[in-house]
Amino acid sequence: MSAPEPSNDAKIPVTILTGFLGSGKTTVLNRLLRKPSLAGAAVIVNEFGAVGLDHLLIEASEEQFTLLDNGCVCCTVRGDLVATLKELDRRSEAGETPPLNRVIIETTGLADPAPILHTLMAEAELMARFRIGGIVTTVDAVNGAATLERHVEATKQVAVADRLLVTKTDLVSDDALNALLHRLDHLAPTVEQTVARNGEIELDLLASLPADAAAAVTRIATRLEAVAHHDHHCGPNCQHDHRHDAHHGIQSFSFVIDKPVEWDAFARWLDYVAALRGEDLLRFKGLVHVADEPERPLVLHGVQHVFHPPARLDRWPSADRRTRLVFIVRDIERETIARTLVKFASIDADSIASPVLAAA
Ligand SMILES: Nc1nc2c(ncn2[C@@H]2O[C@H](COP(=O)(O)OP(=O)(O)OP(=O)(O)O)[C@@H](O)[C@H]2O)c(=O)[nH]1
Repeated sequence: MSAPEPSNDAKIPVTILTGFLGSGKTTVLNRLLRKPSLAGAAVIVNEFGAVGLDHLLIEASEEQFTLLDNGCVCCTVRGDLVATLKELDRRSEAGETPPLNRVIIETTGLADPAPILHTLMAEAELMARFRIGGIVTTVDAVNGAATLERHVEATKQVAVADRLLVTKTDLVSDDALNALLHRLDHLAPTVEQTVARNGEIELDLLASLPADAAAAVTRIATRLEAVAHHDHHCGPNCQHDHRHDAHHGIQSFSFVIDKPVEWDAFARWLDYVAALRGEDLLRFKGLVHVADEPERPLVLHGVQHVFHPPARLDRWPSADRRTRLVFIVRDIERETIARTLVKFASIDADSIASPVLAAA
């Protein structure tokens, strides 16, 4: 006779942290990881592109952290996600790591949460050990409304959420915020909304998520049906090995710059890039070796038209001290950006390397 399944309470909750590109997922995750109750949590982060930066900016221990960087978790690396969860459970059961009390999966900003949920729920072996412990979706108050208009992924991420976290409210007027909250009410009328300021959330977000796995499965399945109804490309059971670029012309590319950069020229280049077709420049991230401060790299974030103030790190997050720039764009050529780096940032073309072009 097979062993009885553990009760829901005994299963390990898997929380999915999703939200469109640059909407503040990593910022929220870093704040959550400082909570003592999450000391036993494992974090799985999915990023794509030949040169990712998120894994360097997440404040989790090596033991806590798994990076899936070989594609998007909603399509090409779904198998890797299942294997990772099984391995995390095995290591915890074998006493090789501290007991696992939660898993948080940070998706890419373009991920469709429906196939991720489907993958998890379809794996009986996984569901005997884990339960879906809620879906948290970040919505950026600055770009959220326009993003919901243009990107079906963003709408889906909102539709399946158990909790909407509205971020960057410090950057918008009350009227703009209220208009966005109204829009979200319309899209996801039963979903609670919480405001996060620089990732800081007042309530114990994870504990307040639904805990009843059986109810969660029914609830999510109903919502997925509703979402699939609007989605002409793929339903919740989609098994296509689809690439985001095939659907939306979205691509990711990166630059690695060998020599330290001169800040004045680099800032001029940033101004130029910030003004360049913002709505097609979906995401820009940079880790920059500035000649004046070689020990303390700058972190840069651009999200559509918004370029956030640069943040200086106290030290390099890894031994690699080269400048790395990551772009996620729609219909902007890598060569166009490469030329502007030479022209405005005065960077010698020979010191710009070209990691393999990646599909977003
Ligand atoms: N002013 C302000 N900035 C914020 C807030 N939340 C996040 N940011 C900034 O927004 C930028 C993007 O935040 P991330 O947390 O990296 O966003 P993300 O969703 O993880 O980005 P991707 O993984 O690329 O999709 C960073 O510069 C953050 O500092 C907020 O509440 N207020």
